[in-house]
Amino acid sequence: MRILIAEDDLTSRTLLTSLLRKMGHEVVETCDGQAAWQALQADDAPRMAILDWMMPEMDGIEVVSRVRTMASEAPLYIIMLTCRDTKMDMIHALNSGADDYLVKPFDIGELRARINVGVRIIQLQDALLQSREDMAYQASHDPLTGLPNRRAILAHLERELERQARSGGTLAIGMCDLDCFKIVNDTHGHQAGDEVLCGIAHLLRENLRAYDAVGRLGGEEFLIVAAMPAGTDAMSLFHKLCAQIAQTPVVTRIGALAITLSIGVCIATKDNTLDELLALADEALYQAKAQGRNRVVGKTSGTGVLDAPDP
Ligand SMILES: Nc1nc2c(ncn2[C@@H]2O[C@H](COP(=O)(O)OP(=O)(O)OP(=O)(O)O)[C@@H](O)[C@H]2O)c(=O)[nH]1
Repeated sequence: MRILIAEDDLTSRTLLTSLLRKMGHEVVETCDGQAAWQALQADDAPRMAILDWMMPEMDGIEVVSRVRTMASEAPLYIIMLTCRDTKMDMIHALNSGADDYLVKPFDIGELRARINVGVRIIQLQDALLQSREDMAYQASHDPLTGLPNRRAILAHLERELERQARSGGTLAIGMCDLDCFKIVNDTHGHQAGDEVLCGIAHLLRENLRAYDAVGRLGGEEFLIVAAMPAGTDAMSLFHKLCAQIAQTPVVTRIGALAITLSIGVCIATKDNTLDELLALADEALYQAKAQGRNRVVGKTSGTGVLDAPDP
């Protein structure tokens, strides 16, 4: 672990550095409070600091107080190591934000034990942060395909609608539904069906631009949210995508399967709500299925059909 030592006395600093290195830690040495404060603001700042109280430029209490005003996902563990030995001093340091307090001259065994306590607490914090990240990922991603799940893609759409209302541009959504997917499941089994869903998710992601979003709405239905400059021909994006999917067999354990999908497209106008957009895209998708599948139908508010159905 990277540990900062802020200590102006050379003898103490050398002793501490050697002790920490023997314990297997990487040491960042500073000899005044200002340098310590700077080191603690760096991107790769140490996770633990052993701070002297009385130092040139800035004292240890000031460093602690400043550190505690910084917003940080992974808070610094601070041990105050000082000659000031009254209970009032200790209370003041802890109240200022130090996690631990040790009086000089220190016992090496005790300092080692206290550093180990800090390491355990930091590891616990890291584990908690990791599990929070894992939970956030699970709450927003579909476990089968790894795409954003229904909640996440709809939240993205909501944000894009707000952005479009502020800054204009064209916002298109494409509701994609695999054609006759039940037959895949019934003929080749559910596992092959799952592989098809993963393969299609991959193809959709691969054939879209990095700034287009795609998520799994549920079952064999996916939603694409594409924001583009005003005047862009949004429909051509979906026509290309539909053709690309139809031309690219999906590899599964039982061999490569030709899969097609139908897409209902809706171009958002300024006043559309999210529910209206989804309803329009759903209507367009229904028409694409009714017209024979493997095609794109686009709709705007009212009766507008965006372009002629695919041949
Ligand atoms: N393997 C697999 N199948 C799923 C999953 N979710 C939904 N399905 C299947 O998707 C199929 C959807 O069937 P339908 O709604 O009849 O639609 P379809 O056969 O694609 O027909 P059209 O949409 O009319 O072209 C059903 O067999 C569901 O069981 C999944 O996570 N994995």
